[in-house]
Amino acid sequence: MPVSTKNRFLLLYGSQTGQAKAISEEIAEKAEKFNLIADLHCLSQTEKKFNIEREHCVVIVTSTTGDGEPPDTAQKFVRRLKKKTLPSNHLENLNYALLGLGDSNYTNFCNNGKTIDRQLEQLGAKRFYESGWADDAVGLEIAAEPWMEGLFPAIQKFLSVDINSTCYDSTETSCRTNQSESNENGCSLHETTINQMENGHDKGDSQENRLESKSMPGLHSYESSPALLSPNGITKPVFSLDSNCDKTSEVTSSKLNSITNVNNLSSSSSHLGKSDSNTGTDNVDCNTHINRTNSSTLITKSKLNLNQNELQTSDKEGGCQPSLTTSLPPLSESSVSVPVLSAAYLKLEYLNDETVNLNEIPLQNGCPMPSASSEITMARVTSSSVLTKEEAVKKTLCLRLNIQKKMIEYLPGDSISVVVENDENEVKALLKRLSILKCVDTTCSLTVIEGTKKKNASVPSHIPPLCTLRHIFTTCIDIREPPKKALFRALVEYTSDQGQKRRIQELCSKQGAADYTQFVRQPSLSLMDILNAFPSCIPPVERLLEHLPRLQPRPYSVCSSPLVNPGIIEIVFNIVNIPVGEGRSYHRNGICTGMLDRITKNVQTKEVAWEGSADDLSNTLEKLNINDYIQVPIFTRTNQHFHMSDDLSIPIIMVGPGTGVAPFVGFLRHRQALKTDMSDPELYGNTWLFYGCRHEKRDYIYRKELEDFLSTGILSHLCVCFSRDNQLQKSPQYVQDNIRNNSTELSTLIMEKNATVFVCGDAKNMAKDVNEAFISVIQSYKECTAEEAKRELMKMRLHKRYLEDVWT
Ligand SMILES: Cc1cc2nc3c(=O)[nH]c(=O)nc-3n(C[C@H](O)[C@H](O)[C@H](O)COP(=O)(O)O)c2cc1C
Repeated sequence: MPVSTKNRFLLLYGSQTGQAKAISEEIAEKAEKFNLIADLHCLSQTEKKFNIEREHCVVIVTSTTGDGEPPDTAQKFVRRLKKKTLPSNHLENLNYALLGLGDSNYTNFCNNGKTIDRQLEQLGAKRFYESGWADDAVGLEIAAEPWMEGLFPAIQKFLSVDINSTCYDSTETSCRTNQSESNENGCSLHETTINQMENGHDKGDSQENRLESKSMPGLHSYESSPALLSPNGITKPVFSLDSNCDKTSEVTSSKLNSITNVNNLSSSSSHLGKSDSNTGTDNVDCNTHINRTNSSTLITKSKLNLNQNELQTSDKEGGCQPSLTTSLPPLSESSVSVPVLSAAYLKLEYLNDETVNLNEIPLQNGCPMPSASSEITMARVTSSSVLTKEEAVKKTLCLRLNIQKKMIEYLPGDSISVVVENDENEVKALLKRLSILKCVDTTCSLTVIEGTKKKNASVPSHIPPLCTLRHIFTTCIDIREPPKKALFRALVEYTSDQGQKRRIQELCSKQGAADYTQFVRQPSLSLMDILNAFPSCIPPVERLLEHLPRLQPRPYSVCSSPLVNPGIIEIVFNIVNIPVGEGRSYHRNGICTGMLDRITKNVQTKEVAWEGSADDLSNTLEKLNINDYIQVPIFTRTNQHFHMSDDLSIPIIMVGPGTGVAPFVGFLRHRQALKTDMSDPELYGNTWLFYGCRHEKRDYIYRKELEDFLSTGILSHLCVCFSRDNQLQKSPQYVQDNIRNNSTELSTLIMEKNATVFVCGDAKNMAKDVNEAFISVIQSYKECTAEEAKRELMKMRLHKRYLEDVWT
């Protein structure tokens, strides 16, 4: 049945690293099955491809980046909505639904989505479906899936699409039903159950649709219909969309609570953070204890196909796997509803006679890098120094990169992004596991399958259409990111063992949501871990390329000053170490920190060779001229806000434990170079630094330099604490303790001298605790309630006097 334009809605996304875009594409694809047409655009296309003033029904999916800011692509759209001259009925004809993506580890959770939501409302637009807030800290899907499930009936209702004539694409699903029928059965329209297929209802051979039913009768029931109508006419999603786990879906709440209490590992997909964290793998705090379930395992050894020489595994830790591969009794005895298999769309061909010069292919096929404000530059490593002692829990590395004659400009406090590559051994092991090791260096071409059912299908723009599989797997795609449910769904098709197949089905099913979170997302399992756990699963490589996300660059705070070391950028980071265990079947380091450690291994100066001052670095490897070939692709980033004022009389309070001290080393070097008269408080305001590490003798980085700053007056106060040295003593353990201990002086600086507070480091615990500490500092000064103090701090944030540069 042709779909009339009455069924059209505008679908907009604002995305920095691709997740909001992927969710929008999923909405667009699913919309067809509901007899709806999504007109999909990026928010950057405002006034070019769409004009919101002329629209009647709009769905917006948008993330938040930076410190509560819109993605680069959404900036113009947000600016337009915020124009002060717009009348309050400007968008009175507009009706909308909005899904905000964010990460609750950030203070301004989903701030951009919330801003757009508020602005639309203030301009007279009306919600036809309640806004949803998806939290990357616990898994976007926990809120995004139920929100999406309710979205389509809400649009149908709003557009008065005849739901009784809802028509599925006949060739794709051969499925014709009507809303009332499906609601009686309590089933989602776009899912079907495994039991039904196993009973022989649909054993169709089409790879794309094997699990889809020819007809819908007999579907196993869900607990509720997809969306409910609220008294005010706004359709409400079935599940609470609050980011708080205890308010999330009733169905999964008990498991979720235990998961989130158990550890704070996750944030997997999203978070770039300052060290690799986009994979999520670098976020794994290896010291965190994870509860294991007691259920027995179906497959106890999941390291089956790893070549021990290629990847380091540990019998001790890896021998006992958690129950990723075990069907939990209630699930295996009941039916589970798996999502529709997305249409295959990539075709891979090996061109044995053709050669391709990989050196000529631009990085990631020349596809623009997210958050880039400059071209990619190859920066030469001039030194690589280990700042920590051997016994330190984490190894900290300081890299100096030569950017002379390059188009790179920066200010202290800025971050640069590093373009990363996957570990060649990990790539090799994966390609071997996929049984394609022999052809990894053969030229191959990727094209779109003719007649694919995938809407707007194209070869991902970050993958060169003509190259080699090794090139793609090493430089273009993320092989660490925990596979998404859609990929699990695809893997079902290529798993021969029935028990394993069933478990994979469970993991992508609605009923298996908590298991997915616990066994895949929390321990940050990679595709390789999954394939090791399910040995009978052998997917074709082109199906994987349809699902694996783009390899994202990683941002790092610069700790140099262009005034002190023109032409040099210095960054400092911990090498993230991720042990075997909890389903992780091989040892790994963070993708980027591991890469930087690996490529500089042979030239790293011993810890004793460098005590911390910039001058000590005269022993650079540049002199030895042995590392000309070590180059790191970097670029500068947009949205930089973590800057000191030019007015040095404004006091600054810097809080940066661990490698969070990086930007402050840059600040202090910069201030020193400005050669201001520090004895005159009219010219040079107080400078406080709150620093902390585990052990004074093992990981106090930049110690000498910081103490020098203190003795010369560049730094007026240096407050240091050691969290593991002081456990038995009463001295302050964390930066927030020191902040509270200096409450009187700090509050005077903040309330009377207009001081700016800078916080850099871990968002999950530190930034929140520091925020609380400053609230109590303000409260004690003003003798007010905590609520009032909070508002005061909010005001400081608004006026850019409380700035955060944090990562999860
Ligand atoms: C550098 C960076 C900064 C972020 N800042 C925020 C923030 O201030 N508030 C928030 O709720 N989420 C924040 N996030 C989380 C993202 O919004 C979240 O991971 C989202 O899923 C990303 O979607 P996208 O890939 O479409 O951009 C940040 C993520 C990154 C990488």
